[in-house]
Amino acid sequence: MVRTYCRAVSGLREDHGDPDAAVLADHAPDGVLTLTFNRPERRNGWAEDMEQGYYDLLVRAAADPDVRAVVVTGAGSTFCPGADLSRLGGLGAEGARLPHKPVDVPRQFPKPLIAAINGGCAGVGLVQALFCHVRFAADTARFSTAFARRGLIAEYGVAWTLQRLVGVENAMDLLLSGRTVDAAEAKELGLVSRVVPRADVLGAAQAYAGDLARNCSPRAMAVIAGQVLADQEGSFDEALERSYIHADRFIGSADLREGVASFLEKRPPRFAPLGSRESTLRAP
Ligand SMILES: C/C=C/C(=O)SCCNC(=O)CCNC(=O)[C@H](O)C(C)(C)COP(=O)(O)OP(=O)(O)OC[C@H]1O[C@@H](n2cnc3c(N)ncnc32)[C@H](O)[C@@H]1OP(=O)(O)O
Repeated sequence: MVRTYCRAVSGLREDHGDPDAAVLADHAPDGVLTLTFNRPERRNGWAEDMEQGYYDLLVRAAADPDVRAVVVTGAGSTFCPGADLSRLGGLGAEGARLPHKPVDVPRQFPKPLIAAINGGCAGVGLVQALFCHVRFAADTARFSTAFARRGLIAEYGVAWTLQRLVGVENAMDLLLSGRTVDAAEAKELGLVSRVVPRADVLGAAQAYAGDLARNCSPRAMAVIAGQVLADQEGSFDEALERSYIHADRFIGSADLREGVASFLEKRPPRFAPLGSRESTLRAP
């Protein structure tokens, strides 16, 4: 169950302390920030205030040294089933161009971003889940790209993201058909990392995020997440070269000394947090 705020995140309390906000934030003492899509009366259908609230919270979380990992979930029975269908049909009716979406905010997020997919996940909701680094799904969750069924194209760069996760053939299948996939098939395809009973999904994702927050170097995780993205392009030699460049910065670092000392001394590590100086995320 989502608690109300227990700590402010860079002044977020003032902006997002409202229990009716489109995205709720709950910052636990272990450094895990849980963000909850919160339009349960519209099944968490994606709308401008949800997008703005979510990206705004991510930008602030990136800059806040007290936030070490973020879990994203949905209020009620769905995660996010894509654009709110009570509004989507009317968008751009007068030929207006829709604004380009600031997808770099979730894509470049420098701290672990973990999805707890508690239910229906489709369209732009699936896109947001795929931007997360790791996905936990409820055994009852159902997935669909949905775009073609709604008369839309593969939005938010999802044709790129999806084919790298599930391969070209599966991406074609899922995007062309928009068919509904259950949690077991989503796991088989590689769309999600873990499937757990519905009641456990948020707790499992938070426990995983808490482990990362307590035990892994924030700087190392930021670099690793960037490496995985960068290495989706180019050759192995380029990836190897990048890894040498990063490794040179980490050999002899305080994080390496602490990671080794904590293991040898059989105690939890005390890694320095990642704060605003290192965060390159800019508000959309
Ligand atoms: C720019 C961005 C564009 C886009 O994102 S385009 C894509 C828009 N999204 C969709 O077209 C997806 C439509 N929904 C579905 O395909 C399915 O749902 C799911 C696969 C996500 C989940 O399936 P299941 O678990 O079987 O749920 P259920 O019974 O279909 O839906 C539960 C309730 O949720 C409502 N609902 C579903 N999607 C939306 C939505 N996108 N906006 C508003 N409401 C939605 C339904 O109507 C229903 O409601 P009730 O129980 O009252 O009949």
